[in-house]
Amino acid sequence: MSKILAINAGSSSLKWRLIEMPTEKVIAKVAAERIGQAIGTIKVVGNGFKVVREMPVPSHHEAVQMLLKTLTEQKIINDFSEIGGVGHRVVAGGEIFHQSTLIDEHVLEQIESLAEYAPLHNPAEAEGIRAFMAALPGVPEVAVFDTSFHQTLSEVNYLYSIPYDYYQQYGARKYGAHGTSYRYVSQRAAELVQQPLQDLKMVVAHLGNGVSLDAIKDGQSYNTSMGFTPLAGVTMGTRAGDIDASLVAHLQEKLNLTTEQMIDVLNTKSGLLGLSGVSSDMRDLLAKEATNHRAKIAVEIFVDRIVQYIGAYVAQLNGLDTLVFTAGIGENESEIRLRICQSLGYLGVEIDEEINAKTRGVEQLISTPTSKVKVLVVPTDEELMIARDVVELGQIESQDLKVAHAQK
Ligand SMILES: Nc1ncnc2c1ncn2[C@@H]1O[C@H](COP(=O)(O)OP(=O)(O)O)[C@@H](O)[C@H]1O
Ligand SMILES: CC(=O)OP(=O)(O)O
Ligand SMILES: [Mg+2]
Repeated sequence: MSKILAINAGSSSLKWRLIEMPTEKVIAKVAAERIGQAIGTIKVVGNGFKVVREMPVPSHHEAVQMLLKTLTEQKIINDFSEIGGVGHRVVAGGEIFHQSTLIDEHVLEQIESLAEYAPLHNPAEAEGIRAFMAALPGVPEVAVFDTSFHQTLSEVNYLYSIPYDYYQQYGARKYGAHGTSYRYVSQRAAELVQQPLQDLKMVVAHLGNGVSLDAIKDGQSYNTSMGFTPLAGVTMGTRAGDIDASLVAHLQEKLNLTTEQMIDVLNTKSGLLGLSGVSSDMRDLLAKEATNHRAKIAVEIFVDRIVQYIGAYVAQLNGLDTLVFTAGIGENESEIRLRICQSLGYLGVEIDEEINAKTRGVEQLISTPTSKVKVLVVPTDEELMIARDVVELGQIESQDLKVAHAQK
């Protein structure tokens, strides 16, 4: 039996779980949410206790330090030696990493070198890895990449229509993100509808602070809405999603910004926040949309872009059997699910409004028995997938070591 720490640094949150393996029993879980906003939330849930505190969490760095303190302060563990392995979500693996990987200094440097492939994620994740390597020397650390699940995209779906050389020379292609979430959610959804995943035409809508959609065919990722970085695709909390590249150059000149500053505007000041001027958080926008026009239009655009992508993916999949909602908004905001599904009536999507309205953070079929498409809510569990990969790689490593010792 081993205790594995699984760490998931999202753009607005840091979530971790201490999981006993192989039983997969959750010993404790912590979420630091609304990182970088005026007031954040820290939730710690363990065996017999729950602590919720409202306080500013200025950055991921502070969140990691709080995490390390919480482990011993709350007596979740007596000391760090109890931890058998640590798994870290890393958003971008580029063309370097195709699967989960044991981390050493070289691997960590490669993760850092991919900062431009996920500017809101990789630098914070690399910093978290460094902090853990220092606090827990000798404990295996594993990187689990969001991009791994999208290795199955064909050239048709991952190439941009730019000179082909740029792909070969500079890795200019679509990599996608949220892959660990899609891996878990697609498997779980197939189990819930009791059909082999291989046979399903599925779209998963991962609606968090970062938002993306994935078309799943033959049990694999077929197409996905994020691109070279997690900036592409639909409207997100603070990210613009798809935009005409010429407008970016035009605005950069008008605003007299460097390229880096311009990309930062598109990553951190756009999306729901930029449109509404109110908040990046869907909870705040839904509370204000009745009285604030910009909040209302932001929510409408959010729903519209998702509906457009679902339509495109249904065309590419040549049909749709299963639609799944996951992540912060997908799991908790029934109103957004309802509005999206109401625009999909042409596909024969029908949801049970009463069941939908009651569903929050739990697995649930929300379509009616006569709906042509099964619509589900499946809370994502990136941390469980991370813990499983840590165990798998840990075993590979110990087997390798045994072989190495035997050969000596
Ligand atoms: N009850 C809720 N709890 C958490 N997030 C929620 C809730 N309702 C809506 N949300 C939305 O989900 C977003 C966070 O999603 P999440 O998947 O946790 O984020 P991240 O992208 O940081 O991993 C928030 O910005 C907010 O818009
Ligand atoms: C890739 C990405 O946007 O992740 P998250 O939604 O966790 O911020
Ligand atoms: Mg997330």
